[in-house]
Amino acid sequence: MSRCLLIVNPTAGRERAKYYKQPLKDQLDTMYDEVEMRITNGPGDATDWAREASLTGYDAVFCMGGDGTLNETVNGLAQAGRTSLTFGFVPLGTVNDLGRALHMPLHPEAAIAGLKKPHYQKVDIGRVNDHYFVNTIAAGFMPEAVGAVSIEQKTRLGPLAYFLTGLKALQNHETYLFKIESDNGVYIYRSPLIVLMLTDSVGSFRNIAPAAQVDDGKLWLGIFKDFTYLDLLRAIPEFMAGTPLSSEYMSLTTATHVNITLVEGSLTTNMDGDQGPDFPLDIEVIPSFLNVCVPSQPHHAMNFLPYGKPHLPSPKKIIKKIPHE
Ligand SMILES: Nc1ncnc2c1ncn2[C@@H]1O[C@H](COP(=O)(O)OP(=O)(O)OP(=O)(O)O)[C@@H](O)[C@H]1O
Repeated sequence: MSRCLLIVNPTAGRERAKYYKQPLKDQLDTMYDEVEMRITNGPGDATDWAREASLTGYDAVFCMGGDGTLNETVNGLAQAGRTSLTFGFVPLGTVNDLGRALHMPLHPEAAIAGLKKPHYQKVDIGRVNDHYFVNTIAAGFMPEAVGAVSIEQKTRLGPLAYFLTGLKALQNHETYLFKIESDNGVYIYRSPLIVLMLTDSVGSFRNIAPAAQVDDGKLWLGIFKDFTYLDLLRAIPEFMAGTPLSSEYMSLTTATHVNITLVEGSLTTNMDGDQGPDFPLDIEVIPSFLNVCVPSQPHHAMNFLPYGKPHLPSPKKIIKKIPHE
């Protein structure tokens, strides 16, 4: 008998789970013999429940929520350490980087419909100190600034809220001294921003590590060079057009294990969109840890739009009536 746990964050993505949780449960009921749906009460539930499900032999764990819920669920699975189960998610949040990297339909209705014909994709995760991440670890002026983006700004502007806040922060950005030890050697860098990536979508942008693959077994390390505000204004039109970020602005290398120390000052980190662990950071890739159930209908989301281009299946099949959002 196959068993699936569905974890739902009722607060994620402007509390939209109430419209989509039952349609997702109905779809999962067609795929597994027994589906248990649990609604989180606060931080930590998704991690505890995912770990418990993995340790007690569930065949699949799905979650519905934003990048925070996804990160918490994957942390539970990684703590359990079992790779022989299926993981799936329906994105509800603002950015949804893993969904973008997997070319999933980002509208929840389309993502649920796509589960009728899923395929299965191995996906690397990363470990940073005693946490796990699925997409990014970043440190520098930008994570500090985006940490201050309010829920109201996210609701109104979607990923654009992060972009505009980051742009504003660029005006008076600082640089930081990092010691980076990796498979490539030991180096000291002065940089305003370092980003470690597992996928080709970072804050919804696809041009920072465009060659990154979800299952390439690599950490992509981007070290931004110091730049003037004018340099940046010159680069923005090309960047917005999707041109890969030039080496004039950032050096990009790959590694499997990286150790980063902040040589002076203090700085917080950002992990998958939320506050991450403190320095020093010991980071390694865990290749192909997740076996992700990916909905059909490959979809190429556009930056800034919460769901990318509308891409809806025939709605009457799955959800009869959804209140106007
Ligand atoms: N019942 C709950 N009440 C309040 N917070 C909750 C509840 N359940 C889970 N959480 C917390 O909500 C936080 C935010 O969730 P998540 O990131 O998934 O949504 P989001 O902020 O809308 O998405 P995004 O950050 O992508 O915009 C998570 O850190 C999670 O721990």
